[in-house]
Amino acid sequence: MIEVHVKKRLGGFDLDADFAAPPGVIALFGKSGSGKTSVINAVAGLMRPEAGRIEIDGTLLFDRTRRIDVPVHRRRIGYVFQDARLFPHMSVAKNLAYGGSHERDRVIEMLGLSELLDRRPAALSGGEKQRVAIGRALMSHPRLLLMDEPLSALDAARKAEILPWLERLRDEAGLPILYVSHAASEVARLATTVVVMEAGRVGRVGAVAEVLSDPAAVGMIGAQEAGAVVRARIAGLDRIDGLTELALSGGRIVLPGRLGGIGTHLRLRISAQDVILAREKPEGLSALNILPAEVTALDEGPEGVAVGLACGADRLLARVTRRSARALRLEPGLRLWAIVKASAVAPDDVGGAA
Ligand SMILES: Nc1ncnc2c1ncn2[C@@H]1O[C@H](COP(=O)(O)OP(=O)(O)OP(=O)(O)O)[C@@H](O)[C@H]1O
Repeated sequence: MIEVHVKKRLGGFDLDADFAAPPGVIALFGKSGSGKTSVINAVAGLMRPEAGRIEIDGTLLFDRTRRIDVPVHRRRIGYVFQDARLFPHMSVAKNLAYGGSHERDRVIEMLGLSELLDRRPAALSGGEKQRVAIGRALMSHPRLLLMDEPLSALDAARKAEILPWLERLRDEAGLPILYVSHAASEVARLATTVVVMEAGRVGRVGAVAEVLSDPAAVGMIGAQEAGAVVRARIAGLDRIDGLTELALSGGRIVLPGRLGGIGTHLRLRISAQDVILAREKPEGLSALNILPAEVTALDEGPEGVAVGLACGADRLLARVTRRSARALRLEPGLRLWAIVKASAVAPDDVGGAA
């Protein structure tokens, strides 16, 4: 368990963040300037809070009232920055050894680094550099990994390449990861817990599927970025048309592309903008993805109405204009049909299941 409470005045900005989260990837998510980096700097010991308490898996790193403030080098925290910050004159093997040698072979295997060991950083792609930086941090035997927008310097292709490695890290490394991001798709794919920061405070904290499907969180996340996360199992493959059929708890949907083998469990982000609502079951529609759903909650914001939906055991999120909300007479408890645009799910929105 990680417990963080940090209070500090930074110029005109008041940081007062308080959250607790179980192990896994804890995504610190929020708009630019909401205080994400300040929180992780406090956890790393790079910034001293005026008040608060930081505890990781039973170890107290900071407690103002008890005058505990473990120095940076004793905190055992691995830090991965936006840019990998490798030593350019050293081979990958030497860069890794600089971190330490904790579980060296396992880390090399887990991050697929064995082919890279003799290379210098200049001969690595951006994604490979980040894998080495993560490996170096892990070999220092940290109790927590801090990752501050580790993908933001990478282009889309490199991001897609490294995301499965990060999923593996989450599922196999067995240490908590505090992951700063302002990209909803990354958070949806990787996070176990989401902490939404808003103006220096924690606006919302909870399990990823719960927070990302909450209409009340749309204002903090941003209307364009909002979207729910569902779990799905590959139920069928149409090799001729290149389609994958996915079983969700509330029905089946078909997506373009080969997303894996039959039986594979996936985590899928469905953007709120890509869900259309209908009171009657649509007929003769080109979209194949029509799911029965029930309205659970509504949240009206300046850009329209966010609609929370229960679809089997999963939660979906839709965004409609105020006019549509009136025309559909949306209210909690209403049963309707959610149509998911089949072509809309981006490859980056499909990830491993944990
Ligand atoms: N040392 C400081 N002195 C004064 N103001 C500061 C200091 N550090 C941070 N701030 C201010 O605190 C606010 C939060 O900054 P922070 O970098 O934590 O946000 P962030 O959510 O990580 O933003 P971004 O996504 O842009 O990196 C900003 O308004 C910033 O200008």
